Amino acid sequence: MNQIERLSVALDDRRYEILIGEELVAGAGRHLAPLLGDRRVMIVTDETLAGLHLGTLERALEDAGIAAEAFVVPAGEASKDFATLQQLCERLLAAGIDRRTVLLAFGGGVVGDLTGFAAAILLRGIDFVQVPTTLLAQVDSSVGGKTGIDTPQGKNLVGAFHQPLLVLADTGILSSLPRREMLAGYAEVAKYGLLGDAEFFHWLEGHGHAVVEGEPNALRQAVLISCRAKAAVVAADERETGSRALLNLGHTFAHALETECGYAGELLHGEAVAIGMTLAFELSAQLGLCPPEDADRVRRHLAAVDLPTGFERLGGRAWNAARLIEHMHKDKKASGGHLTFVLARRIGEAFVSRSVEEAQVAQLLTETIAETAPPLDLAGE
Ligand SMILES: NC(=O)c1ccc[n+]([C@@H]2O[C@H](COP(=O)([O-])OP(=O)(O)OC[C@H]3O[C@@H](n4cnc5c(N)ncnc54)[C@H](O)[C@@H]3O)[C@@H](O)[C@H]2O)c1
Ligand SMILES: O=C(O)C(=O)C[C@@H](O)[C@H](O)[C@H](O)COP(=O)(O)O
Ligand SMILES: [Zn+2]
Repeated sequence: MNQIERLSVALDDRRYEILIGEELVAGAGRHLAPLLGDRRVMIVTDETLAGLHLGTLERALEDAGIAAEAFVVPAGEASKDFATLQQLCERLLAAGIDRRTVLLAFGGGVVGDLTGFAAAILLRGIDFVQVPTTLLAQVDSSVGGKTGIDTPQGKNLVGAFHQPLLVLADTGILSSLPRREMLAGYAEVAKYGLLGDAEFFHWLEGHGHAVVEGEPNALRQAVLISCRAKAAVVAADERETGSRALLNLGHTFAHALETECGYAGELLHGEAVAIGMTLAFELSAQLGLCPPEDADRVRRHLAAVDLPTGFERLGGRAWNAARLIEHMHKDKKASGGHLTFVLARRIGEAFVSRSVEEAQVAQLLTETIAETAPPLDLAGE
């Protein structure tokens, strides 16, 4: 099916479109030419995309008369760092970009966050376009303008809000995405149901496997509903002064886990979010805020599609609740010594809380580590 869905992200002072369809990379020139005119395009992508799909994008731009050059960074979370940002900025400056140059992020959330941040700071801000190629990037990171990099102190601690000119989400390109990455993106899809749309979560309980298998109709529906939800939240609170923080469901736990793992690929962001959302519902249930059956339902569904819900797959290190809580204190949303959590009253009704007792979090983490983390094999030490 070649139908294109169009959504709009309406901000206070401007709006941009999200296009969702199956052949948008091959047809990128048609959508970009009217927007960009004769502006020069610098494609930023990673090594995997360069090997698989960059040629298709380059031909599409060339056919539309758009002058483009490509800049390739290593694939994976480790590229969302100062060193890669510096190299990218220096290469783009050496290539002679000016304020009319447009960056085009062609890749997953890593390329999108990195390119968006480079666009935010180069020449004090130039335009960029998002062409997301992972499920996670199509349903989440390409929309909303959060850009940035990780630091050893924590996830996304250096960054800027910088909105793209356009998002082109080609669901067809997901056919080459490895299953593990598809699942990681699915965690952020499920997040929209869990935070504000119980009906969508119910739909996912029936169609989640089809989404993860890449069945075209299920996938399109999941991307569409997710982008619609994200666009609405961002339009209501672009700079996260209030309700946008709901998009952080599971992320206080997730970011602490990712920081502890060192962004090395052992734990993907979406996998961390799946564990984090399970813990956020469990915490809500333990605090008497949410029915325990809802917390069980969340865990069951995430496990049923094969996402992690505890520390089972995170062997080889001595997990420590206090250390994870230390990481949480460095999160952007912690303030005045208080941790921030997105909790739930039920599936589809999340809220932001700054009043969770640290001891309660420590107890939940300690129990979960004891119950699910593989024992440390000390034999080889
Ligand atoms: N800015 C935001 O609002 C926001 C939202 C959610 C997540 N994020 C960030 O996004 C990042 C994670 O993004 P991600 O999950 O897309 O990871 P990613 O960008 O590392 O991509 C995952 C892997 O898939 C490969 N890949 C990408 N597209 C492919 C395709 N079509 N076929 C085959 N392989 C392909 C990549 O090369 C990479 O190895 C994290 O850093 C996270 O913090 C940001
Ligand atoms: O867009 C948002 O807002 C989100 O919180 C989306 C999250 O899925 C994403 O991981 C985001 O990068 C987290 O933001 P942060 O501000 O907590 O770093
Ligand atoms: Zn996320």
